[in-house]
Amino acid sequence: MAVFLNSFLPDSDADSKLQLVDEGLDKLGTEADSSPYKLINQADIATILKPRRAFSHKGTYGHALLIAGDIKTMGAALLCASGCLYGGAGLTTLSVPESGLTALNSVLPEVMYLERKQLVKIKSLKKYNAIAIGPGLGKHLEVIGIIEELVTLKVPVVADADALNILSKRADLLFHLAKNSIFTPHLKEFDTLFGKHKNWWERLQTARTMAKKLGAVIVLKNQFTFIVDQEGDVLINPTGNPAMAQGGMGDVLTGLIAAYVAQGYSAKAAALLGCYFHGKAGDELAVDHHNITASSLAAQLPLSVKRFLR
Ligand SMILES: NC(=O)C1=CN([C@@H]2O[C@H](COP(=O)(O)OP(=O)(O)OC[C@H]3O[C@@H](n4cnc5c(N)ncnc54)[C@H](O)[C@@H]3O)[C@@H](O)[C@H]2O)[C@@H](O)CC1
Ligand SMILES: Nc1ncnc2c1ncn2[C@@H]1O[C@H](COP(=O)(O)OP(=O)(O)O)[C@@H](O)[C@H]1O
Repeated sequence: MAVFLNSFLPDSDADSKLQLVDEGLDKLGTEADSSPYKLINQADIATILKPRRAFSHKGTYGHALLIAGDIKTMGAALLCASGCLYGGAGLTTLSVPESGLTALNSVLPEVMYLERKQLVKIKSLKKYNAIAIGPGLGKHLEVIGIIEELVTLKVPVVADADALNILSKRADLLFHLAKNSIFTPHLKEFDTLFGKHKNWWERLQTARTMAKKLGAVIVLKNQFTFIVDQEGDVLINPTGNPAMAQGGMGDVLTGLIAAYVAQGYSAKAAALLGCYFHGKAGDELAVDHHNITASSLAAQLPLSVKRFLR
């Protein structure tokens, strides 16, 4: 049965009602007449996901650096780190203001700490396999300086929340960020970054144009999250549910996507795996929970991936 794009949008417009959505990613780029809109299925994820290998060790699964949190939003940083930790990165380092160190050591003892001031020492950043920046970060001068350094370094990043808000005011940085970066805006962050939109159809067209222009993956979050790849194809995530509509959920997703980048997946594969398992963990928890906290979702991730592999 034909599925049309409007089924995945919260609002209504004339164009999306006529736009077919293909099931599965296998036709991607192979047929000129295939739709740019694809619904991700279980088989797509099974093709991408690699099992953990015999004789592997923490070095096998990469080292992620997360730059997040401010004095009053340390929780966002901890949630982001839990997404990365439970997402299976070999090592996770969190850069928060020093006032967050006790909370970090108490709540997530597996996660390492990097003093914010150390961040500007450029060479120290080269050793990380993935860098995510944004949750609860604030927009003060120090963090703008960090984003400037990351742009100079040309390392791809996972950019969320305040990192996106900063980039929205600095086109010079936005257009010079390394290719294969991943942007994870919700509706409001997306419109702050790329301008106001009348409806979701228009928002998707902008996402397709900007993903191509920036050479980036744009993860436009919603009930059905749209993963827009560097070719402008729109991959629709089928997992997730309204029990997940609670603060901090996006912070966990940012850390989770960074975990997959650290493990060596491409930007597009990391976004696909991250969104799929984030939603799947939410779906499994929603069987017995009316609503789901972000920290409980993070803890569910390894169970959900294991169940999927079985
Ligand atoms: N414990 C913590 O420290 C937490 C910190 N957080 C961080 O705090 C910062 C600010 O978060 P705020 O919630 O104030 O600001 P946001 O910019 O995230 O959201 C502002 C408002 O935008 C609207 N909005 C968001 N998504 C939408 C959607 N899909 N459709 C329609 N409207 C939507 C909502 O009305 C929301 O209240 C972020 O950096 C975030 O990462 C939050 O993640 C919550 C937890
Ligand atoms: N109704 C819903 N159905 C499915 N997923 C949802 C729903 N509400 C929220 N989510 C998911 O939760 C996350 C919310 O992200 P975001 O708005 O950035 O939250 P925060 O800033 O509080 O961390 C996104 O991944 C989104 O897809």
